[in-house]
This record gives sequence, C-alpha cells and structure tokens, in this order.
Amino acid sequence: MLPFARVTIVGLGLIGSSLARAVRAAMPTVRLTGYDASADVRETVRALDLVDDVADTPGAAVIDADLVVLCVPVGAMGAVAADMAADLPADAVVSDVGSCKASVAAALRAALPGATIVPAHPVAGTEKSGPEAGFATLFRGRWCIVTPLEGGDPVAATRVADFWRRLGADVETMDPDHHDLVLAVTSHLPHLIAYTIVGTADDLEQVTQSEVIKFSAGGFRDFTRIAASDPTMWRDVFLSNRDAVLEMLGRFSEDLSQLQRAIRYGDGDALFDRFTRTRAIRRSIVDQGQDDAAADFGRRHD
Ligand SMILES: NC(=O)c1ccc[n+]([C@@H]2O[C@H](COP(=O)([O-])OP(=O)(O)OC[C@H]3O[C@@H](n4cnc5c(N)ncnc54)[C@H](O)[C@@H]3O)[C@@H](O)[C@H]2O)c1
Ligand SMILES: O=C(O)C(=O)C[C@]1(C(=O)O)C=C[C@@H](O)C=C1
Repeated sequence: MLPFARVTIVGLGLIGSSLARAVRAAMPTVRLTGYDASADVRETVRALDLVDDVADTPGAAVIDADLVVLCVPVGAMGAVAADMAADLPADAVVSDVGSCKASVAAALRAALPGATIVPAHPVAGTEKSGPEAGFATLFRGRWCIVTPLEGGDPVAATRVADFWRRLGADVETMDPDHHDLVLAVTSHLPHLIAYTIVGTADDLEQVTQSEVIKFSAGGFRDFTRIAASDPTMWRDVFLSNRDAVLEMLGRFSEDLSQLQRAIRYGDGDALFDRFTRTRAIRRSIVDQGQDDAAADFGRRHD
C-alpha cells in the first residue's frame, strides 16, 4: 500500500518540481497538488503539467492532503506553515526538504501546534533553481535524512521514510542538531568556501572577468558551479544554521592556518600527508557509489 494517496507540494522550484516528477514516475496513482507563491512559477508548472492541480492559495493546496511537503527556502518555512494552518486536515502529515533541520522543526512546531510533523532532507540537488531545472531521478541513490521530532508520531516517520524510499532514496534517521552539524561540514561549509574563492578571484584587479572565464578549468570551474547556487536558499541556510557553521568555520580556519604555515616553512611532509589523507577519502566515496551524480548532471547541462 502506498504511504500517502494525496500529496501536496508547496514551493515548486528545483526540489519541489523534482519531487513532483519523481512521485509521478514512482507512484503514478498519487493525486498531486502544488502551490507556489510566484504566479510565474505556478504558470510554468501548469504548462509543464507537473501536478494534477495547481492551487492559487496555500489553504486550497492543503485542504484534502494526507502529506504536505514544504519545498521553500528554510527562512520561509514558518510563514508558509502559518498560511496553511487553518486549512490543514487534522490527520495530514507535514514534512519538508529544508537543508537545515533544527530551525525548521522549531518553526513548523510553532506555526502548526498539534500537527503531525516529520522533517526530512533529501541530500541531493544542483546549483540550478526553478521548476524547469527539476528532474525525476534527482533523489535516486541519494540519502534522505529524516529527523523525527521528540515525542513525534513514529508511524508517520515510517510512512515518510517509505515515501522517500519509493523515490529511490536511501533513508537515514538522525537527531536534528546532529544533522545540522554534519551538514555544516559536508554541504554548508563547501558552499561558503566556493562563494568566497569565486568572489576573491573576481575581486582581484589583475584577474578580470574575461580571464576568470578564459582560464577557468578543473578546480576553479568546479567551485564556480557551486558558487552559482541560489542566493536566497543559501542566505537562509547560513542564517538558520549559524552556530554549527561558525563551529565548523573555526575548525576549518585552524586547519587552513596549519597548511599556510606548512607552505611558508617549506614543510612538504605536512602537505603530502594531508593530500594523501584527502585523496583516500575521495576514493572511498567513489567506491561506496556515493559519487556526485547530480554534479555530473549539472556539468553535462552547463
Ligand atoms: N537546491 C538544492 O540543492 C537543495 C537540496 C536539498 C534541499 N534543498 C532545500 O529545498 C528547499 C527549496 O530549494 P530549491 O533549490 O528548490 O529552491 P528554488 O528557488 O528552486 O525553489 C523555491 C521555490 O519556493 C517558492 N517560494 C518561496 N517562498 C515561498 C512561500 N512563502 N510560499 C510558497 N512558495 C514560496 C519560490 O517561488 C520558488 O519557486 C530549500 O529549503 C532548500 O534548503 C535544496
Ligand atoms: O550538488 C549540488 O549542487 C549541491 O549543492 C547539493 C547539496 C549539497 O551540498 O550536496 C546542496 C544543498 C542540499 O541541502 C543538499 C545537497
């Protein structure tokens, strides 16, 4: 039996539209409803025929849902939840796909007291935004981390996990704070570094825009892909996961200073040891089949 029969997706950008496509492909009998605050996005979703109904208000979108998945920037989760609160069926499960979990869980709890909430995070994406950028296979073979609330409904958490497995994801359950710490180093910090390095190169007077583009290859090119990620989404991620990101940034700065020192004093062994260690990490990721299929997809579509 399907875990949910009537699914509403609020926010129909990259992740929401990928979710719609993936549900259509994996669970074609599910009745899909979508809502987005942008009239342009709603129009595009209608034209692409991604859902059965496009609602014009959050309330109309959720009125007969048994699962509502919020796919808006993390800073908008609380407001969206408040907008739909009055029309949410008592037995509906509310979930989300936000990149940070503790702040989103708190916002949803405050906006929807008494609702069944199961936050989740599919660890899959690209640097692109909007409904045209989505694709049905985005979640296949990728992690989806479910972060159930303390005292939450375990049956609802199992149904949400089942839902993501049917879309091809591998599901892991985590405490929200632990999720935020892990993702701070594996996802949030790499984005901050990419935004920094591309900005630094752009700021350098002698490296003009045309030279950056002309000579960009390999490493720098990979950074520019990440640094092209959505400004609203990432502003919200850094504001929402502030403490964990600052903790990881502190550690990163210390490690960077060590490498700086090794370069200054010609300590080749320190550099060689560090690079050998990190090469082994890359190899183990590739061996586990966790290589970045989405990034490859992004590159193929550059
Ligand atoms: N992009 C990624 O790689 C990625 C991966 C995993 C999770 N996420 C998370 O998924 C969520 C969505 O990200 P995305 O990449 O799909 O962004 P996106 O910009 O492509 O789409 C977001 C959509 O939300 C809509 N929206 C914004 N505020 C709204 C509101 N108040 N009510 C209704 N709709 C509203 C926007 O109009 C837009 O269409 C974010 O929480 C993000 O952290 C993103
Ligand atoms: O591959 C990319 O473009 C991504 O940035 C995807 C990525 C990541 O850091 O891996 C970004 C944010 C998410 O919350 C999950 C996935």
